[in-house]
Amino acid sequence: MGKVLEVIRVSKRFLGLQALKEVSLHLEEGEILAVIGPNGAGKSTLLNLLSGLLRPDSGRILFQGQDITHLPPEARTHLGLGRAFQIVQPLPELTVRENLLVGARFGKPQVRQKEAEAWVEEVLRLTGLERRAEALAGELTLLEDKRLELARALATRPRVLLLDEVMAGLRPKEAEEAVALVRRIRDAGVSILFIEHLMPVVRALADRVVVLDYGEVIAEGTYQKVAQDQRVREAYLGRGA
Ligand SMILES: Nc1ncnc2c1ncn2[C@@H]1O[C@H](COP(=O)(O)OP(=O)(O)OP(=O)(O)O)[C@@H](O)[C@H]1O
Repeated sequence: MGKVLEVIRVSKRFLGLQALKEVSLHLEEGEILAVIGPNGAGKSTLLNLLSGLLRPDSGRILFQGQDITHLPPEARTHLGLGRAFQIVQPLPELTVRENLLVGARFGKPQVRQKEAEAWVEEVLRLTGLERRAEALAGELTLLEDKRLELARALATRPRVLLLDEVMAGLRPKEAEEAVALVRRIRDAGVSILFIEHLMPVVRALADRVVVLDYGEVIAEGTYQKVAQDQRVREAYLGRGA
């Protein structure tokens, strides 16, 4: 196992506000890593820096050993760094299959149509969307929407997948299904970094947890370890998040 993604002393300031301060963390090959923290801790900022929507003021981001700190989002997707969003963003007038094909072509433009189509069929199977392949994306249930968002990210053939609170809004039973799906994605060879507010999901899914507070890493380890950490408890209790 090696480090597939590495954040080295990354800082980001918005006007007067230090959103991230010298944050260092890494994702191991084959790992599911949760980044948690109270509201405003800097989780979304971190994800936006990783996917290229924002640039850090200082520090570096390495993907499979390559410095990607200044690469735009598309270039990161092409390298194999995928992202799924909390707000699902499919093209509603296209079918599920067509949406995935768009993702597959975008993720790896050099791949031939036939190969992209075959990969899409595999993604449909993996995400349990086979029977909904012909449905319009705009007609899906919330859980199917979430599946499609994960499937669209997978269609780009990522080595690493960034998940932005993808369980938000799901009922507990649905969240369980989504947890099982994320595990299957990891088992298919994708390393995963996710941010999440729902602690049962973090407990069920994460091999390791990094806790941010006021833009700094305050704890890191297994869920059990960080859940007992005094600084973590105070950070959550202090702001009632
Ligand atoms: N574009 C921006 N301009 C100014 N301030 C910002 C911007 N984006 C984030 N911030 C601020 O940076 C801090 C970190 O925000 P961020 O959204 O990364 O936290 P978070 O941990 O994702 O919070 P939440 O759990 O509420 O989504 C917050 O104080 C937020 O108000």
